[in-house]
Amino acid sequence: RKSSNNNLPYPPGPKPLPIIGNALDIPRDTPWKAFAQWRDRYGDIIHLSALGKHVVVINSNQAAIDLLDKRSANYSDRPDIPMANMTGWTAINIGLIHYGDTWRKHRRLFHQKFRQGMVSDLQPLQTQKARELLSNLLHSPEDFREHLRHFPASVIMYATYGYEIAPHNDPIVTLVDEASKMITETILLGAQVVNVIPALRFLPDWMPGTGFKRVAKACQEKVNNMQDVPFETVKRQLNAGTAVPSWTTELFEENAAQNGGKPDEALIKGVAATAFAVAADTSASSLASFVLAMTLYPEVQAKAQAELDAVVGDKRLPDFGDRESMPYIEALCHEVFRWSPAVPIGVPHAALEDDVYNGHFIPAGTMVLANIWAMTRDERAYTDPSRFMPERFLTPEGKFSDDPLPTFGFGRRICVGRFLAADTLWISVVNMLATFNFAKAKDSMGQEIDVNFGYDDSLIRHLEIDQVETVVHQQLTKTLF
Ligand code: HEM
Repeated sequence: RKSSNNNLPYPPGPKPLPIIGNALDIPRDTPWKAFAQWRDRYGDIIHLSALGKHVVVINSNQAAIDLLDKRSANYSDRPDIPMANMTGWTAINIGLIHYGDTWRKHRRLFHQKFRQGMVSDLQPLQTQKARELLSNLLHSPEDFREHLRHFPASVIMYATYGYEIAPHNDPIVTLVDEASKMITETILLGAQVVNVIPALRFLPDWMPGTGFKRVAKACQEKVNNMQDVPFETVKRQLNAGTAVPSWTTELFEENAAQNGGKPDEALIKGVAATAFAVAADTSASSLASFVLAMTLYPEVQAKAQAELDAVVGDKRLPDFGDRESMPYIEALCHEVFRWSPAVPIGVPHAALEDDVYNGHFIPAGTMVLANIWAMTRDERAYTDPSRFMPERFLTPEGKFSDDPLPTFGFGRRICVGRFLAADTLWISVVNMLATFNFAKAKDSMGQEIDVNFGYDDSLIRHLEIDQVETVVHQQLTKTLF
């Protein structure tokens, strides 16, 4: 358990076997829960190793702040993830690009578009799309899961490409969904054996156990299409003079001006495709968690609706201008992000240099996983953490207290879309609460049926919920649509 370089121990963790280390200990299913359980045994920082690779799991917010925020110059790299490299996703996705100039170039573009002062430009679009969400819920409440996915997808697709997605089975959304699903299911450490033993990628394709190569190839095709199809459409429209102004057209113009009339198409394509892939799924996950919370905690829903009734009344729908006056709903949205983080194990960081933390050695190159799920469920930080309780983010005077959450990650790699994500959740939540009740479905005898729900195991987790009823809460909806 001692490192060879300086005789300091690695952080505690399960005992490694010779050569393969902890390769067999790395959990495949819900790793965030398994790692959280290990906390009782090994503490807030856990060390694993596999074939010379080091992995550190951080299970507490304080340790994540100490390392990933305060020492972010050292912990802002990303590790090589063999499946992500093999699918071509690393080359274009800012979230996986190594720390350095290329990452800075991508990050600058995202920051310019989605920083706090800029996202308000997208609020009229979000408001319009939130109203469409209400209309969809009204017309086919039984399809609420699909509508909740459609809403953030429609915002980001229009903002990025000026593209109006079809109400059902949109071909581009289907393409991106398929690609994202494949990617997020394969890049977690334990998801494919090659992620733990990278040398396996050099085995010939005919050898048993190399099925991951077929998965990577299929995924690569989808990654390419997902970049090319919407981008080529905008390019054609630009040439024909029919393009709707969008982030892609802005990037084209700006980048062409900077590069003597020749825009860096690979950069623009990658940035635009990444925006859709990371923004739509994460926000849809939070929206589904909101519906689950309202169904399980009707008293919270009633309180939020009372606040809306007092501030907005029942003659109009809420908009961003009402936000400051509704601290309970602000706290409720914050609680959704805490109660059910969409990216429970974050995106892995990597150490650039050797480091020592609390007497433990963390070698250069270590993959560092921030167990966001464990942090949001940490009893030392939150009383009764599995309970959905917006009040935890209100001061005794009833003001919203904006306590930073681990949900959006840490340091220089913190989620660059967090302000957009917060606006997306807020505008849809207020509009839905103003017009609908979410409740447990009832059986033929009028008895409530228990909600059936479960999250999957992927990097961005998806919620499946059943036995939820979407009931019109105010006549308002009927007059509006
Ligand atoms: C509920 C919504 C969202 C959640 C929970 C979420 C969470 C996260 C997390 C945990 C990370 C990794 C941070 C780290 O490495 O420490 C991340 C990165 C990122 N997020 Fe989000 N995100 C959300 C929405 C969005 C949206 C709407 C965008 C739109 C632009 C976005 C863009 C990104 C990008 C580009 C990165 C990579 C940053 C980098 O590596 O420099 N996210 N997000």
